[in-house]
Amino acid sequence: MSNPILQIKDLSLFFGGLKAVDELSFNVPEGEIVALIGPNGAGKTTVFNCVTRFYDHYTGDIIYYNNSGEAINLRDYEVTDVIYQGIARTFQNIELIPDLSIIDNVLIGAHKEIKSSVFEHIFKSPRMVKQEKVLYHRAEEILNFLNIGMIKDMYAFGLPYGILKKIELARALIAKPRLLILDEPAAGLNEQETDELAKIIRKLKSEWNMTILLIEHDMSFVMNISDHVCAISFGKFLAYDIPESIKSNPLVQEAYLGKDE
Ligand SMILES: Nc1ncnc2c1ncn2[C@@H]1O[C@H](COP(=O)(O)OP(=O)(O)OP(=O)(O)O)[C@@H](O)[C@H]1O
Repeated sequence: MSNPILQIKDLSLFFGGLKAVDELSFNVPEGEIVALIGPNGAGKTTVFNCVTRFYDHYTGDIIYYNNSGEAINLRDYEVTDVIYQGIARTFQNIELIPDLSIIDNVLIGAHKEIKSSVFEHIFKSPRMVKQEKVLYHRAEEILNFLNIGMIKDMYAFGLPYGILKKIELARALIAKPRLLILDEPAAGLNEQETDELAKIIRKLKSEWNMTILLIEHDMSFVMNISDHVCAISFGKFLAYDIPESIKSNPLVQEAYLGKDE
């Protein structure tokens, strides 16, 4: 197994009296596709929200190895800074701006890259125009990679769900993350779209050198695509293993199917 890019150590988080995540620890090895699975309400999205700092009232540590190989504790970073460290995510509920074009929705994800003063923004300095061109070209490349480059100027409003999910993915990709976090990427997709998504995610790993951490309820998708799977239930660690072994793990089967009386 390669070195970890992310280490979750004794993570716990309460919502009032409910312990949504309970002393959870697992690693995400660099360059792998890792799935976090568990029944509804197991705490998966809460874990993602802790990693990306949407929630900061957790205990435990989340260590991330940044570009320079330096271990940083994400606790020391604001939600808006996480992306600068090379972590981007998608959400369970798609959040796009319907009256912007597809490509403009994607470019929103690149705001961190524009390095210019207010003055340059107002007067459109040559430096800023150049930066915008580079980003526009990158957005086009990503949309072509996702097979929606030909409709880049269409408004997002009213587009089919499968396309909206691709736009959301493109918006995360334009930030050039090293660690891509996907919350239910296959939810709502038909079989053909799900197969295409699996190919895309594999390419992100093999050709774009990304590490991918995902939550997904579609078990055949998870078992087909993941290098490792971490299973949790009621916020607690159950198992971490390769897909074949997770499938036959009695604790995981019990969490999903209930205990035979
Ligand atoms: N903002 C919140 N306030 C209070 N309770 C919450 C909040 N968010 C989640 N919970 C509760 O915390 C627990 C874990 O929720 P979470 O959404 O992380 O689970 P999940 O595994 O992602 O579920 P699903 O697969 O259904 O999306 C659940 O009991 C949920 O009801």
